Amino acid sequence: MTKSTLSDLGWSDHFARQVDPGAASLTPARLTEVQRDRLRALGPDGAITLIPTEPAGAYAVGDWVLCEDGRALTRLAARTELARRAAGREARVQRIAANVDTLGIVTSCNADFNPSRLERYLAMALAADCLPLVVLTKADQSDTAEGFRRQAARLSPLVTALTLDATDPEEVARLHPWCRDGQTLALVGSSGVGKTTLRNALSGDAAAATQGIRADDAKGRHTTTFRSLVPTRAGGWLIDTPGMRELQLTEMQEGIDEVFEDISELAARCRFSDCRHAEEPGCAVQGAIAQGTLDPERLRRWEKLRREDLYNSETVAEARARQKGFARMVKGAQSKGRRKRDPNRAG
Ligand SMILES: Nc1nc2c(ncn2[C@@H]2O[C@H](COP(=O)(O)OP(=O)(O)OP(=O)(O)O)[C@@H](O)[C@H]2O)c(=O)[nH]1
Ligand SMILES: [Zn+2]
Repeated sequence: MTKSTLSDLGWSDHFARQVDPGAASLTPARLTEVQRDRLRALGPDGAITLIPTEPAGAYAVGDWVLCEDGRALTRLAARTELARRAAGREARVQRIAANVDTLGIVTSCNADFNPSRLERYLAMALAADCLPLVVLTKADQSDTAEGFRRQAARLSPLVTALTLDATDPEEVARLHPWCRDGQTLALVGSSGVGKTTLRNALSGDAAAATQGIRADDAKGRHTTTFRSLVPTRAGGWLIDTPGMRELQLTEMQEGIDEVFEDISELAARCRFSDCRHAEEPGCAVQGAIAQGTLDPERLRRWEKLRREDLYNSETVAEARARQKGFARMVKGAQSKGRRKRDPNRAG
């Protein structure tokens, strides 16, 4: 694959609107790989290497940039954005992937199936503005695949769930509608559920033609690159990065509220606005449990997810405040230093 139109690459009005007339001569390109000192991208003329003009952390695989003379001059605002709380004590939000249309949540028709984990991924998909798709693999090894599918579909009206045998390419082709015509799909899920098997079936020869290609780096050396944005047979894209595989919740209150819309609606009808849905009189949530219309396990999972999100969001907010304070301190020290060196200024 050498040439693609911009729309093959996923370009849309959302991005076109961000290009001001003065920048019309800049070439759009979509990032396939983000490294510390360089970016790999696909543009209308094929694979290119770009020099970043922002710190590497500002970019994510799937982003669109406008480039000129081998430099990524402008990064366009993403339509959807998957992020996570970065590892380490300094909690930071790290962008994992941008412009993912559908988040494929992969689990298997066996002990891996876990409603609580699915809800977590659903909240993540909705917070990122991605369409959630639950892919239940190993249907060929289960007598109750349809039961698992129904359980998954019941988690939220926004979910599409389907079962398949990931080792059968014909069955995997049922995922093509989510990764054709410039559409981008990303896969998340535990180890061993079949993500690599799906990736291989979805990408097939299309990927073999562009993966591990030799590209010239900035110094003219040949390097072999492995793309994180992989073309699919169906004419779309698959994002597969190591980061995708370790996603954690952060600041996704909105996504949680959407997945647990039933509980949010009940909570709005509790007598007390600060109801903790425990033993308060007039609690609509406990009322629904008593009537058998709400599964108490679901309430438990909602509470756990909210606590976890609150904890993650707080540490991220604290770290941001610390960073700001530190930046002010450094600035203060610098201007003091300047005043000392400048004899014409009172200090
Ligand atoms: N029978 C059957 N086997 C499957 C299916 N999906 C995956 N497998 C097998 O399960 C094993 C693990 O699949 P992988 O594709 O490596 O799983 P993964 O999610 O990529 O795992 P990690 O690379 O550890 O994240 C392989 O031996 C697959 O052949 C399925 O639908 N049916
Ligand atoms: Zn209540």
